[in-house]
Amino acid sequence: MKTVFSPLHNRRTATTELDGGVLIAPHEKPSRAETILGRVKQEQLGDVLAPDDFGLEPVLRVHTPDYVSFLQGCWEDWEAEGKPGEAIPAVWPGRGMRERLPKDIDGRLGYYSFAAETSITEGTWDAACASANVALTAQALVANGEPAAFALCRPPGHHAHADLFGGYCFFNNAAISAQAFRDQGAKRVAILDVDFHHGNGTQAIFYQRSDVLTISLHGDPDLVFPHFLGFEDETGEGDGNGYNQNLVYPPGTPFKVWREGLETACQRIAEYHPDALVIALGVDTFEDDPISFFKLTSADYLLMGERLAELNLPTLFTMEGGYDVDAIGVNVVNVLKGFECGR
Ligand SMILES: NCCCNCCCCCS
Ligand SMILES: [Mg+2]
Ligand SMILES: [Zn+2]
Repeated sequence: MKTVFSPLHNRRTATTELDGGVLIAPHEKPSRAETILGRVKQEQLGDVLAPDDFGLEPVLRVHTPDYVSFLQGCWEDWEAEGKPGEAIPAVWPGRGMRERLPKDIDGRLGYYSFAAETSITEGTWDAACASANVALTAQALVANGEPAAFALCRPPGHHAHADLFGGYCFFNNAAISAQAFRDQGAKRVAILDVDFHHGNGTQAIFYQRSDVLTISLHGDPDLVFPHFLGFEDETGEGDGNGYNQNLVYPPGTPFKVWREGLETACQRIAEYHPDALVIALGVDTFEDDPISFFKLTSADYLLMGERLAELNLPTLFTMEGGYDVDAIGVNVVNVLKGFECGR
């Protein structure tokens, strides 16, 4: 399986993450991607390619122009205000307030985000663009006949809405890729989010559409991020009714239980007969992940990959979460190796 990777992920070097009332070193750090890349090479998964530059057009098929230009100028606007730290949103249009775009950078940060743990810094824009290009390059490989490809994206994307950043995400790489499949002629695309957290951005982007089926397995939002979306009664709306599915699990969920959800998702995908499958691949389902509460083991990821291969669909993997850096390489490549064995 080919991997697409860009060293420009290293432009994403935030030094702060608001957590527990203090600014900690971010969980979403450069060593995540470097460790995965090292394991891809060690396991000889396949060629590692640099991304092509697709520009902003494919990004703008999913994200709004005002959001994209906000992200592009945010750090410069923040610096121009002489702020001492990293750009962190701290005020939002709460209930009963107005959802209009303010002029001030603090107001715009709140308008275009849904969470405060994700700081924007110099280089964030470059890294987010490179991450989208990594996804689009891997998507093109699959669209042009590769049975599967791995987009080693960093920063991740599945929490990003059309005009919201948060959860360490800026551009929704999985959504951008699914839209690219559609724009290149795919009639139906399925996105399966196996990250520990609900793919709230991906759900929201396609929520009223039936041409992209979105399914996510995740920790109960009543207990974990993103808290305000991802419940099982969210099934889509309008034309999209019936084309979104959330499978929610409690603390301590082992693979034995989690795989039942995977089976449900795979059966739904098979019935949908998509032309392409995008897997939003987070491995924060791991038993030792520092911010999550499932109990999957490294060996379980081989079985996960095998089951996904049985769908026998052109498949794009976009890297999402996973924060136990010591285990992330093994766990990610185990999914991909399991997939290769299962094909
Ligand atoms: N105390 C941990 C809070 C984490 N909040 C953001 C989580 C984003 C996961 C991305 S896959
Ligand atoms: Mg998920
Ligand atoms: Zn996650």
